[in-house]
Parts: sequence; structure tokens; C-alpha cells
Amino acid sequence: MFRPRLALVPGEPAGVGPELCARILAGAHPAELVVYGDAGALRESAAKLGIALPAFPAVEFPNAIAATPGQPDPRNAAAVIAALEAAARDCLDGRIDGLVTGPVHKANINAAGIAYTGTTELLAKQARRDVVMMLARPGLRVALATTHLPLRAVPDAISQASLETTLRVLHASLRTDFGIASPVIAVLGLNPHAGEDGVLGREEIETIHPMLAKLRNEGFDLRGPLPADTAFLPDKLPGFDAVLAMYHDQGLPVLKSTGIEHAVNITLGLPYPRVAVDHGTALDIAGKGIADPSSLFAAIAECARMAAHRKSAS
Ligand SMILES: NC(=O)c1ccc[n+]([C@@H]2O[C@H](COP(=O)([O-])OP(=O)(O)OC[C@H]3O[C@@H](n4cnc5c(N)ncnc54)[C@H](O)[C@@H]3O)[C@@H](O)[C@H]2O)c1
Ligand SMILES: N[C@H](C(=O)O)[C@H](O)COP(=O)(O)O
Repeated sequence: MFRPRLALVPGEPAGVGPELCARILAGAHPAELVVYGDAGALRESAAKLGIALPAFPAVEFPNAIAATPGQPDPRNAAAVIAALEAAARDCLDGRIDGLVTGPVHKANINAAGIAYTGTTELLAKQARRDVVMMLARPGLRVALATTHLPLRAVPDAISQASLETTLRVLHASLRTDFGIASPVIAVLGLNPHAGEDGVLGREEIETIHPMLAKLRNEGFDLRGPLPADTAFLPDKLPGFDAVLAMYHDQGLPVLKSTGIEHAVNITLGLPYPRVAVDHGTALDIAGKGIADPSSLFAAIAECARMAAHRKSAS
């Protein structure tokens, strides 16, 4: 049976990423994992928490200085980004079957003078692909029409063209990566009550409706634009294969509020599978040994599944 070879990037060295990676490497997992990061720091983190770590393959990106749990240091930012870029490059070149990433501290990367809004955006730029961020847990997939940008910039970032691209990437990925022959996608409105016929905003009338109509003519099964406040009612969700939210905090709190341990963050549209944890660096508990590795385990399992699925499809 195909056992995918996945890159595992721990992310911010002062966050929970290294200890979560150590926990995963110490147990059974459904892939061959190659760590891209500071392997020595990972071993130290494991030793401090009493985790017996086996030997593991690593591509070394040493921290510039020893990390203090809970206190990100901008001097370590370059190594975090270099590890991400190298792991992604190896995926693009076919040396690795997929990419799994731990949490990255966005502000710390920027404090080092490196422009970075998120790994999704970094990978899209490197691969020169249109991508979609989708967080998923059993029973709910939430994709985003816009990702990491100030709320003030959201309406201007949503155009008919950007929505068309997002919906095409999402639809194609639900079909090819998830095996859903005719995906049903619920598209949320941007404004309260989906604009209330234009009384509470016109983006639904001028941007969202026309694009949904165009794609429906091609056979896409699109619902909406739906009022976001009721679209996630439990009796509605089973009818949707994915919900497309217009912005980050319209969709993600719904998904994360039911438990960060089962959800993962998938980048759709890349030439390789990329899956991340659904949580952040958790600086408040880093180094204490209490961080839950479930999301990282789920990310590895999902990336392995996608890699195997793509291999069998090719
Ligand atoms: N995948 C990623 O790279 C990713 C995802 C989300 C946030 N972030 C970044 O992480 C940083 C901190 O973000 P935040 O504080 O908003 O969110 P966070 O997810 O780091 O923390 C929110 C709360 O959840 C808890 N938590 C998080 N992960 C946990 C785990 N594995 N086990 C137990 N408890 C856990 C934390 O202790 C905290 O109380 C920010 O820089 C943010 O941009 C990165
Ligand atoms: N939006 C993501 C989340 O809330 O989980 C996150 O910040 C990380 O996304 P990237 O992996 O694309 O940086």
C-alpha cells in the first residue's frame, strides 16, 4: 500500500508546533514524515516533556537562537519561512507527496521585516496558483472568499472575477480531492441578512447573485447568497458539501467553536496537498506539555489521504 512521504514543518519554534510534532513522531502515523526545521530543538523539546523520540529524517533549518516557549523571537523568523518555502519547493518538484504545517506566528514574521500574511498566500505565490483556504471537520467544510486581510478591505476584495475563481477552485477540488461528483455549495452573503434586497448593502445584488447565476448555467449547484446568521443551523448543514464564507471571521468561528481538535486547514488549488492545523501558536500553553496534538494528527491523516487519492487518480 502507498505510504506517502510528507513534509512536516513545525512552524513557530516558541509555539506549540515543536512539541506537537514530537508527540506525532513518537507515535504511529499514516505517512513517512520528513521534518523541515530544527531537528535538535525538536529533540530538546521532546526531552523536556519526557517524550521518547525515535530517529526521524530531517531537512535542517536551524533556529538562529534557542527558542523560549511562549516568546517568539524575530531572529528565528527567517528559518521558519525558509523551511516552509523549501518544503513546498520539494512538493512542487515531486520529491515529497504533501505538506503538513504547524502554526506560524504572523506578527513575529513581520517583526523580522518579512512580509507575510499567511502560509496559504505564501504557497499560492510560490506555486503561481489561485488557491482557496478551506477549514474542515467531520460534517462541515468552510471555504473562504477572502483570507487574511483587514475587515475594512473585504468588500473591495470581492469581485465577480475573484468569486468565480474561488468557486471554480472549490468546486474542482471537492470533485477531485474529495470525490463528490456534484458538490452542493452554500454561498453566504456579505451583509447582514444577505443585504435584505439591497436595503442593507448591494454586494449580493451586484456581485454575488450574477456570478452564482453564471455558474449555475454551467451546472454548478450553488445555494444562496444565504444570510450567514442562519446558514449554519444544524438541520441545514447536512445538505451542503461546503459553505463559502465571504471573510475569515464570518466562517471560521463557527467551525472552531465546535472544537479545534478535529478540524484542519486545507489549501485547495495547489499542485500538491497542503494541510495545516486549525489552531495557532498557543503561546499561553507552549512548553507546558498540555497542547492537544489531535489537529496535527488529523492534518497528517488528511494530507496522506489526499496524496494517496491523487496518486491513484493519476
Ligand atoms: N495554522 C497557522 O499557522 C495558524 C492558525 C491560526 C492562528 N495562527 C497564528 O497563531 C497566533 C496565535 O493565535 P491565537 O492566539 O488567535 O489562536 P491560538 O489558536 O494560538 O490560541 C487560541 C486558544 O486556543 C488554545 N489552543 C490552541 N491550540 C491548542 C492546542 N493544540 N491544544 C490546546 N489548546 C490550544 C490556546 O491555548 C488559546 O487559549 C497568531 O499569530 C495567529 O495568526 C496560525
Ligand atoms: N486562517 C487560518 C486559521 O485561522 O486557522 C490561519 O491563520 C492560518 O492559515 P495559513 O496556514 O494559511 O497561514
